Amino acid sequence: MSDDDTEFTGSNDVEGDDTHGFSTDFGDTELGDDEPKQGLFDDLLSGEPIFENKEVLRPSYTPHELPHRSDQINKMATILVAALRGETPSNILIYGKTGTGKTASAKFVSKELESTSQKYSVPCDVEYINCEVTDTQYRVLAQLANKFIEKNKERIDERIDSLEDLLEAVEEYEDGAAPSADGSEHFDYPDEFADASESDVSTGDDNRDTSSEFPVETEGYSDGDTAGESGATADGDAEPSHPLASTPFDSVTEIEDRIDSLEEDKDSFEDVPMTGWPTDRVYNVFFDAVDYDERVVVIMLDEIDKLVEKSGDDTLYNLSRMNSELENSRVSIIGISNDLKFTDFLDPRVKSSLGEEEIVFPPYDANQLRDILEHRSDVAFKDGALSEDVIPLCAAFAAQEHGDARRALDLLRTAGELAERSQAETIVEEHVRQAQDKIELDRVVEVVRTLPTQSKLVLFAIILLEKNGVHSINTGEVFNIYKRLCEEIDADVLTQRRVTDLISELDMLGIVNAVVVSKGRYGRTKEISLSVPLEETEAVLLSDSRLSDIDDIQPFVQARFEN
Ligand SMILES: Nc1ncnc2c1ncn2[C@@H]1O[C@H](COP(=O)(O)OP(=O)(O)OP(=O)(O)O)[C@@H](O)[C@H]1O
Repeated sequence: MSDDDTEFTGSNDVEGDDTHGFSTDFGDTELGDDEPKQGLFDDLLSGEPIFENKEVLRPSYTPHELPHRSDQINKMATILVAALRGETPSNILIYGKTGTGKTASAKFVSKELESTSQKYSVPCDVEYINCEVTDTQYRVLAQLANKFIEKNKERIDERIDSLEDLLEAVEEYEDGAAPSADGSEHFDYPDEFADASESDVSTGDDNRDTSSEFPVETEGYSDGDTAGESGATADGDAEPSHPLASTPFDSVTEIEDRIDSLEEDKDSFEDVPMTGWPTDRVYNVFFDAVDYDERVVVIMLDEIDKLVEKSGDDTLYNLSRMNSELENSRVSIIGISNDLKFTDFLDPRVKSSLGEEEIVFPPYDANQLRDILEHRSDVAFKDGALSEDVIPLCAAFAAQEHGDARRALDLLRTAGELAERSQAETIVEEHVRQAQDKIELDRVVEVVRTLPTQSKLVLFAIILLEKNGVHSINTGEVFNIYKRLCEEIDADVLTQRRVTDLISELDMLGIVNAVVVSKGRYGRTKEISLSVPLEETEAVLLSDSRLSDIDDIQPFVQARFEN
C-alpha cells in the first residue's frame, strides 16, 4: 500500500459491519467486545510481496542441488560408498573458507548415504556434531553416546514389535486360524534374525546376506528349508507353513526369552548427563552404545578446529583408535574446517589417521555465485521481482569477500527485505547497495559488542580522538586517553606494548586502520584511523554497562594535548 493515509484503514465491507464502518482507532472503547480488531496487518499483507518463499534464502535451508560442488560431492561419495559394502570408509578432512558449501555438501552426501543404506538394508548411521557449540571431549562423547543410545532403543523397540507380531501369528496358527491367502500374515524380521544369530555368525557380511533372504515384500515362505515344509503360496492353495518355519526360533519360549533379553538391553542403557561423569566413563558408554549393533558409523565433526583449539586432540585420538577395539561396528570420521593449519597442532598419529583423504573446497568466483543465486531465486521470489542487475551485483560483492555463498545469499535476502519494507515492487541495484551497508554495519556491531573490555577501552580512546578532530592518531596518544578511561572505570591499566597489540588486533578485525609510517630520523610510528562508522560504533560501546559509566568524556581529550 503506497498511500500512507490509508495505512491503518481497511475496507471491511465484506465483514458486514453496517454500524460504524471501519475505525482507524483500535482502542477497546471504539470496538464492540465481539468485534474483531482487524486491519493492522491487512494492508501490510495485501501489498504484493516480493518473496514467494523467503526460507530458501536462509542459512538453515538445505538446498537439494549444489551447483559447482559435484567434484567434491562425488569424491566424498566415492570414499563413503565403502560403508554400503560393510567396509570402513577412510577418514576425510574437508577444508575451505567460510561459505564455500562444506557443510551443505557434507550433509547432502550423508543424507544420501543414510537413505541408500535403508534402501539396501545395510546398517549405516551418520551423526553430525557442530564443534563450535559442542566443544569439549566430554560434550562430544556425551552427545554421541546419547544419540546412539536413542538409536539402539528405537531399534530394540522395532525388534520387540516384530517378535510380538510373530508370537501372535504362532498363536493364531495354533488356534487353527490359517494366515490369509494373500500372504499378509507374513512377517518381516530381518533385523531380529540378524540379531538372534549374533552369537553364531561373526561377520557383518554374513548377517546381511542371510537377512536379505527375507525380503520385506515376499509373498510367502516358499523356501521353508528349516521346517522342511512346502511353502504357502500366494494363491493360498497349499498348506500354510508354520510361522516359525524360516525363523531362527524353534519355540514360543525362545521368542519370549529373546524379548526379555532385548528388554534388559534396553534398560541397561543409561543416558549420559551433560556434566559430572569422569570422561572415561562417558567414553565407555559411548563405545558400548556404538558397538551394540553391527553397523558403520560416520561421525561428522563440523568446525573441528574449534574443538582442537578449545580442548586439544584427545577426542580425535580416542575416536580414531576406536576401530581396533570395536567388535561389531566400525567408525569413520569426517572433519570439516575453515582453518587449513589446525592439523599442525595435532599429534602426528591423529593427523595421519584423520587426514587419510583430504578434500578442498575452493572459494566460488562471481559466475559460480551467480548460478547459485539464480537457482535459489527461482523459488525465493515472485516472477518479475528481481531487476536484471541484482543477482550479478550480489555475486560480485560476495566474490570480493573470498567467494562466500552465505554472504551472497544474505545480500540477496536483505536486498529483498529492504525492497519489501520500502514497498517497492522490484528489487533494484540500490537495494543491494543498501543491503551491503546494512550487513557490514551488522557485522561491525557484532564484532564490537563482543570485544573484551580492554579492547573496547582502546577503541573508545581512538573514537574520542577522532571525534575531537584528531587525525593521524599515534599509539602514544591512544595510550594516554586509554589510561584515563581505565582510571575512570577502575579497570587495570595495561602496558603501552600490550595496547599496541590490541590496536593491531582491532586492525585485523577491520575496525581500525593502522599503518606504519616513517618519520625520518624520528623513527617509525603507527598512524591509526577508524574504519567503521563512528556514531554507531560509539553507541555500541556505550551500551556496555561498564563503559556507560564514563559520563563526561570531553576532559579526557584535553589530556591528549596536556601530555
Ligand atoms: N553450491 C552451492 N549451491 C547452493 N547453495 C550453496 C552452495 N554452496 C553453499 N551454499 C549455501 O551457502 C550457505 C553456506 O554454506 P555452508 O554452510 O555449507 O558453508 P561452509 O563452507 O560450511 O561455511 P562455514 O565454514 O562458515 O561453516 C548455505 O546456506 C548453503 O546452503
